[in-house]
Amino acid sequence: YGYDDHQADFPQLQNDTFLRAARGEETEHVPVWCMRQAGRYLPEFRESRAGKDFFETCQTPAACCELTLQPLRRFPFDAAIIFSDILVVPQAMGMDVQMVAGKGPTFPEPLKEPEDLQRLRVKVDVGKELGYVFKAITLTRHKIEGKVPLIGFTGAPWTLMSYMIEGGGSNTHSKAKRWLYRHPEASHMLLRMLTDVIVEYLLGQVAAGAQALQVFESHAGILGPVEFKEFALPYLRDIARRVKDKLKEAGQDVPMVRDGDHTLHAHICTQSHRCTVCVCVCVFRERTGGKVSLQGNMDPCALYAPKERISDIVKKMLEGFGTRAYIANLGHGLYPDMDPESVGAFVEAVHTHSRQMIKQK
Ligand SMILES: Cc1c2[nH]c(c1CCC(=O)O)Cc1[nH]c(c(CCC(=O)O)c1C)Cc1[nH]c(c(CCC(=O)O)c1C)Cc1[nH]c(c(CCC(=O)O)c1C)C2
Repeated sequence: YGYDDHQADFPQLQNDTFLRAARGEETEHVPVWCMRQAGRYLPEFRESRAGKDFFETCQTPAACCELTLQPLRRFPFDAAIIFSDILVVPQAMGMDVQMVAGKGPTFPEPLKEPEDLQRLRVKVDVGKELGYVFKAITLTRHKIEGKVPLIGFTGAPWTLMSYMIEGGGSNTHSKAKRWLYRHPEASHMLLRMLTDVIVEYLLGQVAAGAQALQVFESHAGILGPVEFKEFALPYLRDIARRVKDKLKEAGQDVPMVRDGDHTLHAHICTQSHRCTVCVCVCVFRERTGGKVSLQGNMDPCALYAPKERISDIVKKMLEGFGTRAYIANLGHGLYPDMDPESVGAFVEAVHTHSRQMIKQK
């Protein structure tokens, strides 16, 4: 991808608690970050984004870098996630996606019938179509000055497929699910196309400087276990295997975080018997040796509670997950009406309680 030459001169990583927890190693405190930590709950975010088109912002590396760094200036998060969106992948495949204020992402011409697959690029030049994300990652990795690792991410095939067919957010996802029941072969074809692009995209992000990867399967929960096993899980596994194999060849060890809701968790639990901690929303990381690290999953609405109550809730969560091989996070993204001070209280509670628990071991 032509970004490898940057790797050598990235600043030295100072806080590797997130990476060590992801590998299942001991840490001094439980690392913590928040989904949507760059977001509208921060006045500086609203100011930077004001009057600018969402995807144009995504395509501007300096803006992505600034938005990624903003939450780190306020809170001692243990990881950063690059500012972007999962829907840049359907764009790279040739679809038009717009961010409509008050409505969310919108596809003016969603996929309706299998013939519509012909509208997608047959061979996606990932470096050309998504090079702006790689540039944003490289720039941010420099500007973060080694404070914390930088997470790259993608949407998972099923979640992206459902957006491409629904044309935006949906309550029933009936259009996308209609494809699964009515056009299973075309569905698998689309899922394979997405998988191929996603593998290249994730590898490109690592080459550009991403130190961990997260695959968002946000719509796992709308599939029943049988559909999940046919249309989601095989592609998640294929992505993990292909990305890991390639990285191994290059001698790189990059944690991959697999996300989904409690249903995904339940699916995986019954599948693999590798999950020893039973939690609701969590992120599941496959690793050799049959061990996993977990990430999650405080209810973001708990941040509406007073500070002392947040601290109690965090303490109970830490007691449930344990302090090893665990990354504290929320079960969903932060909402725009949340008080930044409560986010600070959450981060502090994770650090303080976990330090104490680890010392007492
Ligand atoms: C800040 C933001 C993002 N996307 C959207 C916004 C809000 C719009 C704005 O602030 O202008 C619209 C935006 N983008 C999307 C939605 C959901 C639409 C819907 O289904 O109704 C919205 C409102 C689609 C999307 N986008 C994402 C997911 C997966 C995670 C999840 O389940 O929430 C999904 C499903 C991932 C995402 N999206 C984003 C990030 C990076 C920032 C960070 O986390 O700090 C990430 C990781 C950035």
